[in-house]
Amino acid sequence: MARSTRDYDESDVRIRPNRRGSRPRTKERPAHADAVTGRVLVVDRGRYTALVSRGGERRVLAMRARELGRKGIVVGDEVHLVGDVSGDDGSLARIVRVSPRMTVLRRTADDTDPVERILVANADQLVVVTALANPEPRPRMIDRCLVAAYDAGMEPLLVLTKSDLADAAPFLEQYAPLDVRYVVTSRADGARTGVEELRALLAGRVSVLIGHSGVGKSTLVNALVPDALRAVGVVNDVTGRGRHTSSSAVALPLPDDDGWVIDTPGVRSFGLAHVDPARIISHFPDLEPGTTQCPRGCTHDEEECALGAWVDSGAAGPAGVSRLESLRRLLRSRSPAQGE
Ligand SMILES: Nc1nc2c(ncn2[C@@H]2O[C@H](COP(=O)(O)OP(=O)(O)OP(=O)(O)O)[C@@H](O)[C@H]2O)c(=O)[nH]1
Ligand SMILES: [Zn+2]
Repeated sequence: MARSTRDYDESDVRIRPNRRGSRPRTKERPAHADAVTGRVLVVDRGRYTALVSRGGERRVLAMRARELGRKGIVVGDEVHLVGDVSGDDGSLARIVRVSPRMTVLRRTADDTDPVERILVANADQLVVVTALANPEPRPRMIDRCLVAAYDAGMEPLLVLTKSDLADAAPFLEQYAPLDVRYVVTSRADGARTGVEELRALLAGRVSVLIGHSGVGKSTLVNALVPDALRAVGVVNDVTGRGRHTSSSAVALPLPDDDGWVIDTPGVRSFGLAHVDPARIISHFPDLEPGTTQCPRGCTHDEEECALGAWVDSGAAGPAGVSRLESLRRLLRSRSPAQGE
């Protein structure tokens, strides 16, 4: 089914995801001449930690200024700060403005949850971390993350960990028709492979890392950002609240100013309640060509749908059947009939 710009606007009344580089127009507010800009690293119970570069790189703790109204502030936001922006112990700045966002990664708790939250702003890459074994890969979770990434205007990257335990080839075959970029990592006898390749793909970008518990995401983050633990620790020294235990995202600058990784502890997948079901098929580019024989207005989850026969003919390759199953599961979980 063709994408409709009208549907798009209606389903997305708050903030529209933008392709990289195209900033949304917003009404300019009066500028604070003395404001400095910073990047939000952590959001913790009404307090924000921003990395400020001007006048020496430092972490500045801030609260929101009243003039922001109800505007949310999330990890990855570029904010304008006034007041005490020294970053000294006990200092507290005020955030007076949030810059227009280039992208937003949204999350609903599940597919029926009407409350969507913006998880991260301004990221351009979604890194889906999956172990090849222990735990087993979960193709449906991966499909779901791919839909969320495309929908947010972010580029997906698959990271397949623990290739010392299982061969990556059979898994990769499933995703070959999608042409998604990937990196394979391993650890054997203390030696790691793939981390430098991954680092190259993260260079200069803002990448959100997502993955189930146990897939080796923390291991990767620690290899990429050697002082990751300390970085989060410093933030908490500032808030005086001890360990950072919340499940919110944390932005970590990569060494040498070469981009950012945003870790999302406790976030395993995305509810897709904000994604219009009619748009989901467009995120399955391997299946979309098979819809030309569908009746008009086909939901792709009905008897007349042409996709079943098309996939059975082998037109979508060996992964076609499981991909169609994945598509239909996503559609079903999103259909209004099941929505309540
Ligand atoms: N064999 C093997 N084990 C690995 C590899 N990477 C990580 N592990 C192990 O997998 C386990 C989970 O790794 P973590 O980095 O803690 O995984 P995580 O995804 O951060 O999981 P949580 O901390 O629960 O969120 C640990 O015992 C790691 O030592 C790998 O490449 N190969
Ligand atoms: Zn159809």
